[in-house]
Parts: sequence; C-alpha cells; structure tokens
Amino acid sequence: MTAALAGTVVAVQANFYRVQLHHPPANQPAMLLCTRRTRLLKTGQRVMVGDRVWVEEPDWQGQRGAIASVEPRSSELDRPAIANVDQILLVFAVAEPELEPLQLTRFLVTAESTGIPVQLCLSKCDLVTAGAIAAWQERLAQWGYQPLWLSQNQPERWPLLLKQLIGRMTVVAGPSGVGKSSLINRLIPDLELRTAKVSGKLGRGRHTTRHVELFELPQGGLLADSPGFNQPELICSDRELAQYFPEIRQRLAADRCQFHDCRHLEEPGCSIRGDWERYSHYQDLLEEAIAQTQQQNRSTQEDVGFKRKSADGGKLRYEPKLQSRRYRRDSRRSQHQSVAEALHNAELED
Ligand SMILES: Nc1nc2c(ncn2[C@@H]2O[C@H](COP(=O)(O)OP(=O)(O)OP(=O)(O)O)[C@@H](O)[C@H]2O)c(=O)[nH]1
Ligand SMILES: [Zn+2]
Repeated sequence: MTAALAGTVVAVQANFYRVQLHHPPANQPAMLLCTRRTRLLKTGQRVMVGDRVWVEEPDWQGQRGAIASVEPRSSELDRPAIANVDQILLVFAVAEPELEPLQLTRFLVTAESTGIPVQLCLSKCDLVTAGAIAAWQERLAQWGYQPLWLSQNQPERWPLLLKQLIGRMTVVAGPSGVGKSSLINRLIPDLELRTAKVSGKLGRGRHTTRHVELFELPQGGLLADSPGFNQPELICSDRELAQYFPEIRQRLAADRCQFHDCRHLEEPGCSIRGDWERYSHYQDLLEEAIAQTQQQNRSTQEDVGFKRKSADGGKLRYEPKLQSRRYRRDSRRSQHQSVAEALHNAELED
C-alpha cells in the first residue's frame, strides 16, 4: 500500500469530502473525492471543511480516496463551519452602501469573538476622495484597526491584499453588496462567483446559504466566502463584550478598573468610561447583551433572535440581537435554521 497523502478538505457534500492534496504525485489529479474510513466513522470523528487530513487508497483513475485520519484543529469556526481558519477578512464598502460605524462595530465584534485574527478591508474606495479615505484611516486607527483599501478599478491596491492572503486560509465576511464576490472573483478569476449586479433581492446569495467551500488562490492560499456572516449574530455575553473592543483591551492593559467585574458603565474607579468614539457603541451593544441574557433566562426556543428596527426613511429592517454562548450551545442548529428562515421571509415581504 502507498503512504498516506496529506490534503485539505475544501468541500463537504453529504458523506463525501472533496480533498485537495498538498503534494499530488506527478501527472495525477490534485483533487480527490473521498469517503471516511470506517475507523473514523466508528470514533464519530467529524470531518469539516478546512480539516487537514490523510488520504489512503487513492484511485487516481476514478479520482477517489478515503480519509484515514484528521489532524488536530488550530481553530474551529461554526458559522460558516470551517476548521483551521487563519484570519477573517472583514470587507466593508467605504460607500454604496454607506459605511455605518455601528454596523461595522457589530461585524467587528462578531469577528473578534471568534478569537481568529481579523483583517479589515475597505472596498470601493474609487467612490470617495483621498481626503475621505485619510479621515477614515485616522478614525479606524483610533478603533485599533489598520484596514486595507481596495477598489476594483485601482489595481495598484491589490498586491497588499494578496500579500496578506498568500499561504493562509482566509474567510471573507461582510454585509451584502460591499463587493465580496467581486473581490473573490478578481483574486480567483476562474471562479466566476455570481455578483449581485444582475440579481434582485430574491436571487442574491441564494446559491451559498448552506454550502461552504474553500477556493484556492492561484498564488497559494485558500479563501472561503461566508454567507453565514451576512447578518451577524453577535455571539457574546455582556461579560465578554468588552474584550472584543481593541480600545478597551488597550486601556485595560495600561490601567485596571477598581472592580474586576466592572462593566464600564457607572462604576467608580473605571478606567474605560470616557470620550473615545466607540464608547457609545459599547454601551449600546452591552445593553442589548444584557437584555438578551435576561430574555434567554426567561425563554429559549420560540424566539428567532431578530427584532425589527425602523431604519432611516421609516423602512423596516432586521437586526440581529446578541446571543450568548450558552444559548447558542443549547440550540445552535435549530436557531440558525430559524434565522435563515426569518431572513428569507423578510426578503419575501419587502
Ligand atoms: N465602484 C465600485 N463598485 C464596486 C466595487 N466592488 C464591487 N462593486 C460593485 O458593488 C456591487 C456589489 O458587489 P458584489 O461583489 O456582488 O458584493 P457582495 O459583497 O458579494 O454582495 P452579496 O453577494 O450580496 O453578499 C456590484 O454592483 C459591484 O459591481 C468597487 O471597488 N468599486
Ligand atoms: Zn471599568
């Protein structure tokens, strides 16, 4: 028997795993459709997209193989479900749609709460002046972020992003319409992900709702789109929230609060309360987190986790509420399904 081959699971379909081999033998396919060895089935070892695996018994002609073992994971994201992610590339547009600090903060907090490094990326910078970019740059630096600036029409900006992606496994996240598909299509020209331009609300994103897949960069490295991130379900309790703000982390590193369980509201001897820009966002999200925790203590299943909020112009939109980890552990799957349904229904209603 030949030695096992190292590979990465790039897609999961039912009980089949698409595995990209790290070092395929000369003249053999680099991608094999694999099953799990019975030994893995018996131990209940789950195989996820992103898993580094060992493949045995390759059938080169039929492009098949069997996964014999799974390497320990360095990280495990659950929405989208991907193992070993090195970084989250959080994409926001600097215009169209307008960059809203609170919405950006929600996404940042969600991304930070995974524990995986976050790289912020601001797209469509062809739509604003150099002055506006400089102003945002300065502002975001105060928040603790150094974004990459991108535009489809300004190729000189792309090498910096590429440098950040080569050799890593990256999940691309961000709200709808900011240019994620355009970005992935540009990085991986063979892919031709559908962009939002042609499709109306109903068509948008439908292809990807439940399916996660890793795509290979021609220069090396793997990228995943993350439909699950389109409406972030902020996943932290009131206790955890503070650590997802770089500003608070920095302040706490320099100076402690008087009380170890300080919520940084009215407590005496607080070193966080102050006139930094996102302090009000912290307060808003904390209030939500507390309300959420209380509500979860009262009820569980029926609540879908979304509330309607009146946006500018009286138009209604859905906003995610904070979910605590405990709640998520209990009912994660059913809840995700109902969130997807709620979004689906919201789109139909509009
Ligand atoms: N001006 C400008 N428009 C852009 C840029 N990148 C993308 N767009 C446009 O923005 C729109 C949305 O782009 P998509 O790539 O579909 O955005 P998305 O984030 O994938 O959206 P969803 O699929 O809804 O999640 C399209 O009309 C793009 O042509 C850019 O750099 N500059
Ligand atoms: Zn405090």
